Amino acid sequence: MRAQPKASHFIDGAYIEDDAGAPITCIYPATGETLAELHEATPALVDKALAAAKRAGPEWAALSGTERGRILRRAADMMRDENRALSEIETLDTGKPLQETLVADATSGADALEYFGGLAATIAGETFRLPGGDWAYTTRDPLGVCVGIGAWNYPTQIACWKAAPALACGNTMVFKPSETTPLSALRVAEILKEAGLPDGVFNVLQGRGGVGASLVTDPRVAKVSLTGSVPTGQKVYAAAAEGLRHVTMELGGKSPMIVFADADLDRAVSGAILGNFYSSGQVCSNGTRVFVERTCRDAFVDRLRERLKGVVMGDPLDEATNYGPMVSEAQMNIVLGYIEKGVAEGATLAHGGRRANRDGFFVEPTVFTGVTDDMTIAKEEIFGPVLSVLDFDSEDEVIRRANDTPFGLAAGVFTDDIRRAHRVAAAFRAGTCYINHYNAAPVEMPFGGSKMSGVGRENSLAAIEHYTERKTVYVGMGDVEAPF
Ligand SMILES: NC(=O)c1ccc[n+]([C@@H]2O[C@H](COP(=O)([O-])OP(=O)(O)OC[C@H]3O[C@@H](n4cnc5c(N)ncnc54)[C@H](O)[C@@H]3O)[C@@H](O)[C@H]2O)c1
Ligand SMILES: C[N+](C)(C)CCCC=O
Repeated sequence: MRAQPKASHFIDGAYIEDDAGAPITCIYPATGETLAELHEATPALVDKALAAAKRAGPEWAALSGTERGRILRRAADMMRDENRALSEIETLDTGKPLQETLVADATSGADALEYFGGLAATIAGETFRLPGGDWAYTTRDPLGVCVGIGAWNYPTQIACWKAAPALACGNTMVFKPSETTPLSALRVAEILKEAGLPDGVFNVLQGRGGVGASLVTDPRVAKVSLTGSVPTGQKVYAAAAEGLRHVTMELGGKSPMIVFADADLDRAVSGAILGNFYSSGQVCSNGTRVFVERTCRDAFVDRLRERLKGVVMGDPLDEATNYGPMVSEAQMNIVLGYIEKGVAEGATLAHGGRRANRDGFFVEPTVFTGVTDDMTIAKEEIFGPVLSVLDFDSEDEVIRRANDTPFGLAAGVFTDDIRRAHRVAAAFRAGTCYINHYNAAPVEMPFGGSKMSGVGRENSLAAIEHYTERKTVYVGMGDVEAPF
């Protein structure tokens, strides 16, 4: 199986290679086969990409929002037309089942391009009447060259969630995908060019953390948007602060999902499946601490185990498969290490718990019961298919325990009591909360984290705040009175 792109990087409207860069081998996680051989960007290519983005900026920003938006919306249509091919690349790159990538990756990227393409023409300032006939107005100006850095779980979505608002606002971007999943961002760049994007406005560079770090501190860069882990976020935020660069940080989580006994249990089980086993658990916002009211815990676990009989583990390119491998051998070993710790610390393995007996990096969907707040599996982000069931007895108790984490990405509550639902949502300290649902992320709503899970928001009108800055102009209409 091969998925070799034309070259490793896409700079100034063209593919480009530099064999001097350290090799990056792209592996199909379902079999361990090599899909493609790429190279990290050399310092010369980093400079070339930033120079292209800097040069292209003024002309791109000078277009009207309508003109910029038209290109983004055309790219959205092209992505939808090409959804199957894009989904196949995503499946090869990540191992996620085609059944998922057909509906959640390029389509989500297209939604962002369409939404921000539509919004581009509406980005405007305000006017203020002031005493004596004076007045003031604001403009919303682009920031300049933005750097996007991606994680490996949603490569196409991440590229588009960053590029679409940045470009709609008149910025340019250098995007560095994760070194684990380098393929799809290149096709996104090509599509944008085919849709009419001027050369240099969106560039893709491959590389590991070192390439990312060299982008973050370059004086030409005005903003950095990272999707990644908390430790990387801390480093990138600190490096960006040195130049007082704007940041968006979409980081990790250890989110709670609370199931009250009055909830529709089948719906709650569906939520727990979506919030733990979709993308084989490799989702930032997953509700991995499932707090279940003690009186319905056994019924919940029984139904969950019954539903897990519906897992179809297999070739991710087969549309019947609904459960794929971990993205890499390294990630599989991290997840297996956490499962071992869960057992060693006294949690009860209620389902799964092993590497699957097949090629590739598959880990069985795993459910622990009897998990307590102090166990490692209840405290640390695992980023794999490991669901922990924790018992609780009262609303006050569970809210306190749900919030007792340094993370604050997402949180969910399942209950049929409408007042309780909103009371609990109000009490959550998390950026994205769900009532009787989990992990939906339509482009219309802000998505992002509180506390250690992030800074800023992606999607929605909120993203415009993060890719523009206001300029205020005071207009004097009368005499200027001075003290002497
Ligand atoms: N909040 C969100 O929206 C969201 C979405 C997806 C993933 N994530 C998080 O991402 C993590 C998994 O992804 P990962 O393993 O790729 O994360 P990671 O932090 O290892 O890497 C993320 C990206 O940062 C780059 N990088 C690493 N060190 C860097 C440095 N010093 N300077 C600049 N760039 C650097 C990497 O090359 C990669 O492209 C999880 O913690 C997950 O929760 C968050
Ligand atoms: C759209 N999801 C499924 C919430 C994923 C957002 C990105 C997190 O990993």
